[in-house]
Amino acid sequence: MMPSFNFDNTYARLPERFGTRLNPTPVQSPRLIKLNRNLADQLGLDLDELDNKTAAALFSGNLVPEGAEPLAMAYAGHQFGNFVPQLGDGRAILLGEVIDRAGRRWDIQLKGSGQTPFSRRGDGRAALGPVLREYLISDAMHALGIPTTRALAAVTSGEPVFRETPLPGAVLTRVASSHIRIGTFQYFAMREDREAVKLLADYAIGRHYPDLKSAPNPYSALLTTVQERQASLIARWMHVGFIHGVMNTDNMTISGETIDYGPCAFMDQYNPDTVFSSIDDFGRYAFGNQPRIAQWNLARFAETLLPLLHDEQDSAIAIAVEIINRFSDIFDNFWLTGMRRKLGLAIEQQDDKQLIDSLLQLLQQHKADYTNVFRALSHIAEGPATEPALNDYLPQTPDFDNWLERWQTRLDQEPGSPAQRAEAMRQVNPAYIPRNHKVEQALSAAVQDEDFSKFEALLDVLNKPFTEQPGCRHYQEPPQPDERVYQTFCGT
Ligand SMILES: Nc1ncnc2c1ncn2[C@@H]1O[C@H](COP(=O)(O)OP(=O)(O)OP(=O)(O)O)[C@@H](O)[C@H]1O
Repeated sequence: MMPSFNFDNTYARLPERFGTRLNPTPVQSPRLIKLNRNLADQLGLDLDELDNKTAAALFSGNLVPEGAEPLAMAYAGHQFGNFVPQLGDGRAILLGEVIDRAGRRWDIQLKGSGQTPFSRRGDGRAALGPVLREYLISDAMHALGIPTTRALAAVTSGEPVFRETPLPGAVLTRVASSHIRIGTFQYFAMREDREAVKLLADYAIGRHYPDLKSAPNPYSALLTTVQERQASLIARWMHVGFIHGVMNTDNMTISGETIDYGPCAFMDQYNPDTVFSSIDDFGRYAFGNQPRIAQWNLARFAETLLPLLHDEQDSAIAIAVEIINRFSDIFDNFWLTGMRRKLGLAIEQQDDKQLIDSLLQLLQQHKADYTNVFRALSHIAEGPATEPALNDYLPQTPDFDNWLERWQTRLDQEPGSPAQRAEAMRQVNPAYIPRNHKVEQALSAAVQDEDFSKFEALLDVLNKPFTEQPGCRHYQEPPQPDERVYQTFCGT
């Protein structure tokens, strides 16, 4: 018998307008490129019974497992500030929800699995490059400890997809604690379908935040909680230099997981104005704008909940505004806590923020590599000779030397030994991030030469981001001028 998941579908039980039931469109000759075996095992798949052929059929959509109730979810969204009343899964299909070995619930979704009623003019498919990109970066994010949707499998379809040129097609299997987005709420709110908004809010509370059911107003509690999750998420992105690139409201989850790895990238040189996405002409989603945009998106979420917040509109608006206005303080707090950790500061002091800000200013001024500077500092906290090669990434200037002295003086007030402090810093300052030039090199070898060795090697390194690994120094190196990637493209 074919190994399968322990399905328990609840989203499919919602009324029909929440999605359209349909099966994935089969592909010609699916081939398994990558299976996340740890995740598959966690999800309860019997790996001994799962041969590559069956896995390829399962994760391409050619074989719909028993218990699945495939559907394309409806959602809307603000894209670059403009409202689009109907987006929806145009190339994705939710197979259903599975209960894993630990009793937790996960969505299993195929992305690139064929057209749906939400496809508009799209072909419903995905190209291999973006599928591998999402696989790599979401896995790296998970290893960095950042909430994210996960990649379970990547399969090539044996069919070309036509973008500007024909490219190999592929299907990604994505796992998420749910795929409910701010845009899912917007879809119903703009139709003034209050019943659906309430059903969805109750569903989201039951699925993600069951403790809120007993709150005096569960819906304002939902808004507060989603805001907190998102503020924490964005702070974590900022701590590692991640730029999402397309923070539309359809790409913000209610669970607080990172979703949609289209044009995302990690910053090399520190500069808050950094933008990679080829379609972000005005820098709306630049690194430094991410907190502000998250708050803007949360305000759109609040709007959808207004009828549930209070019977009277003015009072509902007052409740929403009061909550959304707290975003900056909540974000700043998460951000500062993480940045303190990055500098080995366990005790809170008034002028820590000033110390951090002046470091960031220096990094920007000297075009220093964000990741390597913090990694170098993590070693220096133990002694300057611990990883001397990394010290080359520190600005060699008197103003930076002054800053180092200030920091050392501040560190002397901390408890614990220098070795303990350094170790704690190494646990939060990665040695390895998915540097864009390395990602592009791995993807082009895979797409152009069917050589997956670079992809595999990069994935391996990124799975242990906080430990220097022998022979892997080159993954730490920022791009040479001729390797630099200036633009990333939406995952299509
Ligand atoms: N090739 C395609 N065929 C059909 N629809 C598409 C295609 N590419 C994107 N879309 C649709 O366009 C909208 C915006 O796409 P976007 O790139 O933000 O999402 P995505 O990467 O497909 O999905 P997700 O947000 O679930 O990761 C979505 O409704 C998506 O389903």
